[in-house]
Amino acid sequence: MEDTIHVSLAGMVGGFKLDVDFAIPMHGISALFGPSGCGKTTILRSIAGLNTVPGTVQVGTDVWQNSRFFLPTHKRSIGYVFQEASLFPHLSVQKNLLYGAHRSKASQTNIEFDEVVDLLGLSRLINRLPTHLSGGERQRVSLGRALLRQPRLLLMDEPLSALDRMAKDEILPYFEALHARLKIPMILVTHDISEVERLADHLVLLQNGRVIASGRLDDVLSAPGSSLSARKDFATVLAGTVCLVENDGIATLEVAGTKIRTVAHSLNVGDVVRVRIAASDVSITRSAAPDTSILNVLPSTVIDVEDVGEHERSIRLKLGAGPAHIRSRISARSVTRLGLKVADNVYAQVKSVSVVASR
Ligand SMILES: Nc1ncnc2c1ncn2[C@@H]1O[C@H](COP(=O)(O)OP(=O)(O)OP(=O)(O)O)[C@@H](O)[C@H]1O
Repeated sequence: MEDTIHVSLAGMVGGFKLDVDFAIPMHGISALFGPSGCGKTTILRSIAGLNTVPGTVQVGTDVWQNSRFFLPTHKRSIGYVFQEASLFPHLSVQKNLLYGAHRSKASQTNIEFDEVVDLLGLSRLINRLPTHLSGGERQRVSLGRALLRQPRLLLMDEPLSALDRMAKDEILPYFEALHARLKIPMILVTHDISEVERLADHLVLLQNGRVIASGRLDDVLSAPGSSLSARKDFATVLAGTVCLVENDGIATLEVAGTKIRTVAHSLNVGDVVRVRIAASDVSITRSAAPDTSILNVLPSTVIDVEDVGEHERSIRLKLGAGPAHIRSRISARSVTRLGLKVADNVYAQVKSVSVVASR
């Protein structure tokens, strides 16, 4: 219990029925993901004590609510980042940041002002007013202000959804830096799967006010029948380490005992990376073609074959002897033609591997 945040809530919010029970780690980023209206914000607000849904909220050994007790919002040690940054327009970036810091009491996480400014790249903006900041910059200040309250838990409700693609791409590395450097657990509400792939360690998958899966990101992504595998944009995300960068710009990554190659860009040996392999970029062969342009032809075993629509199949493959799984989305005709069945030894041809995060 000391290492987890336990949320078990059952009740009505207006006409909406929430019934969830999940535990997430006391470190890293946990994403609440699911379609619009599935209850993500309701859960976040309930963790904050802004909704009074009956049940338990326990952060490590601290009980925030149970059947006999309800800690009011102002006594829950949280930082809350909303979709739109709500900064004080008449205060500079520095004063906005310090406003949060002044209100914190005993420092449990001990996040320093200079560290926040550095991690979020705010030094050049420190004397500006919020009206002179871009949307992404305002959101970085909101994040900094939330962190300087020294919260036990950081709650983020679609913090990137008001930003355009370019602003998102600019801000994501800051989230990654926070994630790498700070110990504080963060819960991220999002309906953007690419944010989940890039940032989350733990994933809670929601539908109609219920949890349909909760666990480590790679476990939930590779689980059969999770509803994610049916998505056309489904991708597996795996952690790896760069073990070789060659002169022609190809990096070799060690991913759960399997060597995967990709174009290096700015990778260096020793970098810890997160790679994304889209199911639609993985094809299957019975024998390893010697004359292919594809860099990754990986010996694999068929674990299961799932129907994803009338004419398409999602094949779960175990890579080599290691524990990692990837998925291949191919036509039902190809499955028939190859006679694919569970436990077959095949080759996964991975056309494209993208590095989505590097730490
Ligand atoms: N105070 C309330 N009164 C009535 N209904 C509510 C209230 N709060 C939330 N709901 C309803 O509960 C359901 C879940 O809402 P919630 O905002 O938690 O979903 P969400 O998954 O965060 O959605 P989105 O991704 O669109 O933000 C919705 O149908 C919403 O209309």
